[in-house]
Amino acid sequence: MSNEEKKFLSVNGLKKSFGSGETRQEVLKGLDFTVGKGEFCVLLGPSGSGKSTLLNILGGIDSADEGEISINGDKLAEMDEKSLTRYRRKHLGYVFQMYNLIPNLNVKENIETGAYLSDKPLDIDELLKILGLYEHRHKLPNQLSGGQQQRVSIGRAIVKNPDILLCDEPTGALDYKTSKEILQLIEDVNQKYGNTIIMVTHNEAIKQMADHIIKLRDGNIRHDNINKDKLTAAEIEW
Ligand SMILES: Nc1ncnc2c1ncn2[C@@H]1O[C@H](COP(=O)(O)OP(=O)(O)OP(=O)(O)O)[C@@H](O)[C@H]1O
Repeated sequence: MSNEEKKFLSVNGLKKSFGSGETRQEVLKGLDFTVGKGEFCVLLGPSGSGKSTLLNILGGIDSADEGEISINGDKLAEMDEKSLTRYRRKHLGYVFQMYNLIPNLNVKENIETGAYLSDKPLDIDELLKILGLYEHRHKLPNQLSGGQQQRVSIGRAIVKNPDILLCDEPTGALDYKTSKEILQLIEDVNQKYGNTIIMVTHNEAIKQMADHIIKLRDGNIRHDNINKDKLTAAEIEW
């Protein structure tokens, strides 16, 4: 990896507070880190440590009070609203704990809603096969299990082949076996398409399959480690 690729995502002095006066709470207290291109980065930390806030700022959904984020050399703060919207659409994919699928569109159509935003979408039939959804492609979301619905939401996020896939507790609502299948899918996607993945989780076991582990505590970075003994999704247990 070249030096630029190692700093594909670069965060410097990032601060964020909510509220004002006596109720003001400093949630991110000055974060500095970089994430390499194609890295699978896991973001851990206790409840309230600022993980989702950080993910929302990285995704351009919320803005920082201070500090700088650059992705592939482009500074987010220098973008006007229009270029930020274009940026989000072209370069970022989101997967949430809740799947947020459109109830009256079938599996294939839900995934297609993600493809319209891209000028280089992945082939949908091939993607449906990778997702294990090809034979379910005509079903509506309420005819699917939770794991299958999460597969659709991952499909919708990656069909535009985003540079960065942001995942907020993607297995939070799933049982053990289904969680492992979803982690395996995210691992496959990362290897096949080379997207940089940033995943927020409470599950300490998931860090074993990451290239990079960042731990927050009280709005600061507590640990920032590269994992040299990476396991596969199939190997981890909790
Ligand atoms: N929009 C908001 N307005 C006010 N306070 C907020 C807002 N969003 C988050 N917070 C506060 O910021 C702190 C960090 O929240 P955040 O959701 O980032 O934590 P987290 O690490 O993701 O927690 P969890 O693991 O429980 O999801 C919390 O104390 C929360 O109450």
